[in-house]
Amino acid sequence: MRIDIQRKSFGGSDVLGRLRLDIRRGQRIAVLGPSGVGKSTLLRIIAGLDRDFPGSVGGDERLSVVFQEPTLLPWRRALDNITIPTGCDLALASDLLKRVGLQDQLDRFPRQMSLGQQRRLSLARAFAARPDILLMDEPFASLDPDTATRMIDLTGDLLDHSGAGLILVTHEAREPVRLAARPLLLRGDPATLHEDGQTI
Ligand SMILES: Nc1ncnc2c1ncn2[C@@H]1O[C@H](COP(=O)(O)OP(=O)(O)OP(=O)(O)O)[C@@H](O)[C@H]1O
Repeated sequence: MRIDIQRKSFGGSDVLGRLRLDIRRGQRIAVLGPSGVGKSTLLRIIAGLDRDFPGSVGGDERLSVVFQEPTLLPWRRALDNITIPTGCDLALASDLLKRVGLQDQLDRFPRQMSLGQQRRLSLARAFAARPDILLMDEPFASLDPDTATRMIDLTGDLLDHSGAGLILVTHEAREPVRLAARPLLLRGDPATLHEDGQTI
């Protein structure tokens, strides 16, 4: 997909400047930057959730988004949380639940699961949509360090297995290293993308 943003402003002030980025299935990118620089704004634009900007986001890749807070259906059990929103078949849903270690939790409601389990369920659901590119907004924040590391490695395994690409938004430099993602720095006011100290 091709992302070409001329700028993005809120109330007349520019948060993002000119940003151009190409990403294909199988490629992994991490957007790093301090709080408030515009990382979530950029990801929402890439996800098609914000179209109020001059420029374009195009391509026929299938996208799937994982937010920091699990956005699960509270009145549906774990298995249904995978099959209903994505329309995937039971075989794929069961396989993914096994891969994320929730094979014993198929009948649980989200409120009966820990935060880490809910995050893994959200991850399984994201892959059940068979994305070409997975978009993740700080998905490992506010987990204890061991759980975060397990979740990062699980994400890497699922990306390897599915062949999906990744755009990860984070402020943790270790995450792109562990996920073998190309690190891009979002900085400046308005913010632009930088790689190895150069604007891209
Ligand atoms: N809907 C909105 N209306 C007005 N301003 C907004 C809106 N959404 C974001 N902003 C502003 O745009 C800037 C970038 O916000 P954004 O959430 O994209 O930053 P971020 O890099 O993701 O931060 P964090 O790491 O803290 O999540 C901030 O100054 C924020 O206040």
